[in-house]
Amino acid sequence: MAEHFELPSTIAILPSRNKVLLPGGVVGVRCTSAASVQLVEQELWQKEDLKGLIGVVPMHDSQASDRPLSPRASMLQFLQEGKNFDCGERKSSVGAPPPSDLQPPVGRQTNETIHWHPRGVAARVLALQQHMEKPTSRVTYTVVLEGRCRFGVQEFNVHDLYNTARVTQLDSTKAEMEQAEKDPEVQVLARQFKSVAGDLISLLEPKLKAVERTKALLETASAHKLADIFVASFEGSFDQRLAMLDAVDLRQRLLKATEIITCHLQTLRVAEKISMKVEGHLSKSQKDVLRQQIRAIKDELGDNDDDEDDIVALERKMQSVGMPANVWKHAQRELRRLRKMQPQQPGYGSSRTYLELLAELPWQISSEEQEIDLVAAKDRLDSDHYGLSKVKKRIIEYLAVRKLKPDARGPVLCFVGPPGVGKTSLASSIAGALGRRFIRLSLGGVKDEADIRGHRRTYIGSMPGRLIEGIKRVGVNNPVMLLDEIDKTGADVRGDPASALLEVLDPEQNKTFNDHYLNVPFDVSKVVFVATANRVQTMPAPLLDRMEVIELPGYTPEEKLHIAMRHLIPRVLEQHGITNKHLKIPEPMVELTIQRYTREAGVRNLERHLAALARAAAVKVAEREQSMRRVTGDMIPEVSLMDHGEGRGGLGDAGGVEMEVEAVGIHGREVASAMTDLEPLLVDEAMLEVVLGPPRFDGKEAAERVATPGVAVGLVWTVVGGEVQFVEATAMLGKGDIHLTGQLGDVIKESAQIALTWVRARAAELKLAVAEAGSLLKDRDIHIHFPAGAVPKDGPSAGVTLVTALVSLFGKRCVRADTAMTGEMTLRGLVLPVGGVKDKILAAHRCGIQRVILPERNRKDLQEVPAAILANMEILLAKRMEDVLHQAFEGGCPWKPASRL
Ligand SMILES: Nc1ncnc2c1ncn2[C@@H]1O[C@H](COP(=O)(O)OP(=O)(O)OP(=O)(O)O)[C@@H](O)[C@H]1O
Repeated sequence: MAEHFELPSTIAILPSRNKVLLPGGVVGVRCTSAASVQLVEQELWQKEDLKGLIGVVPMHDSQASDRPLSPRASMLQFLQEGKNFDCGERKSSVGAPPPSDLQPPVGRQTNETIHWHPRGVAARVLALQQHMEKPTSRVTYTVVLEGRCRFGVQEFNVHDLYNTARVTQLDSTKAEMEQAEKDPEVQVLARQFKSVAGDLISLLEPKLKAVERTKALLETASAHKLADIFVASFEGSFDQRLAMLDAVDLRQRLLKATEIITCHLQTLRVAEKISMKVEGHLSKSQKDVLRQQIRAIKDELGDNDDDEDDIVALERKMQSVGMPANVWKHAQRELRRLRKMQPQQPGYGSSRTYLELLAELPWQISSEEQEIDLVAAKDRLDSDHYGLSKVKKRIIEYLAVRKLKPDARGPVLCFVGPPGVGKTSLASSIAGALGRRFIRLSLGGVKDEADIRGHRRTYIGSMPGRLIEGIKRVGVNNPVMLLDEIDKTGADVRGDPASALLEVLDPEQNKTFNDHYLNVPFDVSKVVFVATANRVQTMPAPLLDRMEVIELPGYTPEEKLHIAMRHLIPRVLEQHGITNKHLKIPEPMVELTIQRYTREAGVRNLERHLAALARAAAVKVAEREQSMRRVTGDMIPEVSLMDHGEGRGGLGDAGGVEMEVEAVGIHGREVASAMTDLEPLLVDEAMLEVVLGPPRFDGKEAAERVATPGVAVGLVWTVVGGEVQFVEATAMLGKGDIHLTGQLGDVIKESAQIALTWVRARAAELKLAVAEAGSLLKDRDIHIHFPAGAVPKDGPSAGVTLVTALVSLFGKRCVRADTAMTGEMTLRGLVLPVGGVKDKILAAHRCGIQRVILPERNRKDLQEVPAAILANMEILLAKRMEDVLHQAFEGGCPWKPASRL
């Protein structure tokens, strides 16, 4: 460029309108105007070597607007192929006024204000091509110019149609430049420039063809050259390029170039970002296309279940349930995983089921709690349940506290009692009174902690625990949840369910209950927990500690009668689709059912028997309706025939009369029976026997059982409440061993040992069959059996019964059939208190036993027994075994009598 260059003092000028050619830049110019064509022909075309020089001077009009090309496009265009611009002299532009310090070219005046720039660039012709326009045969040229060096215009002259100018070279020589580049400031500026230029090349690298060449240029070329080349490469704004043209000083030039390139770099980066976004959108839309294609293929195959749509629906559902932020984050992660999987892939199903659970859980849904109306709650409890006044009172107290302090962390109520006494239905009444939904979790037989807390998702077939499953089912996060049979959970190798329950019931911990399957905390603090149990003895102490035990004892026969008449019969009739117009069960028949067919503490079996009666009645009613239909159904054709064959439509007034006459004549018997069947079915003893079978309990059992020596009537307590048990003892030749049968626990076995020792030690004193007394001690094996072998039995309360059975055996005297007993025995013959006294007395009463022998120290327990029952029974209190024996035998025993109550 400038360094090898001799600039003539006068040079032909090609105006470039609103464009600037810089040294190092290459442009293609289309010369179409007469002036430029003449310039080319006179200055270039005739020269043989095509090495002609012309000056390119920018000129701009006042409306010139900067219209830069995309920087990347312009750079690429330049670096790879150079670029074209039309010298584009509009007619008006030729002869535009020069800048103020120059004389304007003469001869061509227009109204437009056109300014010549006082500086230009001398350009060498690289290529020249002639064109012939059709049909005018006008000659035009395209000339490719390379900018070489800056010049300043001293004076414009007119040479025929085009201009020439007197010029002076502005760019320094090579030597001067080399000298200038040694300046430290220039060196810093040059480094800065090369650095941004390097950044620019790296950014463009993927698109740049001759990247290596450009990089090499950056390494080798001097900074001042590069500055021009780089700026020339961009279609920057006119002003920017003009400023670059004016930057004659090296420092200025480097500064200007750095500024322009930095500006381009930023623009490129923004453009890059935008294009990446656009590409992102594109790929999204491509995905949509793919999805549509898959859908079309599925449709074609008849496989229409659209998983993607399902997942979208699932996501929408998850968004709508209002999960806490941390759970939502977790769910989104899982959803992303699911999206990446194929439906056939292992793990897809489980991942989906998991997400469905998250979407179905009531994170925010609660039943709207109504203002608790204590009067209404009491009415409801009374209308649902007969008796149980103490229990109802406690429930009302509980509700009153909740009314005053809805978020009160009251104790968990635990109803304890035998089956069928109304524990579950009381809990559901509480839910009704609170206006909340009710859900029952049956915990009977739960031995695995995972049953409560769920399995971790790493297990195949893992599921959430019962608690979370229950909450999902009920659909609200504040139900009344009944933990049924909480005493039947038991620990084993699979963990302790009670410990999980502890967490559930602890108000401090249950805000963040952690189900292993769910793996995110769920707040169960709004749930009202109520528990039921048959007995508290088997419950772990910490669990019991969190609950308030409310005992529901068994019912007396009178209470059962009331419950049956008021609650069970109406409910049972309704359940079977009949009314009391169809079936009447009189009170005496209910009493008989209670006495002869049930021996339970609650009313479940009674309800079952009443249901059997209702079923029998339902069959009758259904048959009757059918027979009525048959009768009337037969009548209609008869009438139709009588109606001169005109069909049913002809049934007029006359038809009605004839029908009646004819029907009675033919089907008189059916009509008559249908009329009598309209009376309600009345249950009587015969019907009881037909429907329920022969009586199961006739009150003679005890008498029959104790008819031989060696049998005693005991009272025991099992999970179903008190029970009457017969203890049978027998002796045979042997070595003095004791055999026990009948599903016995360790404590009851010990009691048998104690009993035998006690009897052996007092054989003589008791005046037992003396002839056998010796062998009793030496060569007799004793076998004691507790009938109902399938029922597990344990506890100390059979002690006195065992002694009585042995004494009966060896004394050869039968015990009284009307007397049952209970009590723990010591070796000294003391009778110790036992539990469940009330239930035991109720059981004795149910079984027709009139006398009960109890340990003296159980006296206080008698307060719980209904007075009506005590009035009908003889209760004997014993301190010592001798007292028991004295009362147990027919005609008494020779020992001190027990004190009478
Ligand atoms: N006092 C009562 N008044 C009216 N109905 C009663 C009464 N007690 C029990 N029942 C009825 O007896 C049936 C059995 O009661 P429920 O199922 O509540 O017994 P439960 O004590 O929960 O038994 P389980 O321990 O076996 O679960 C229910 O239909 C209930 O309505």
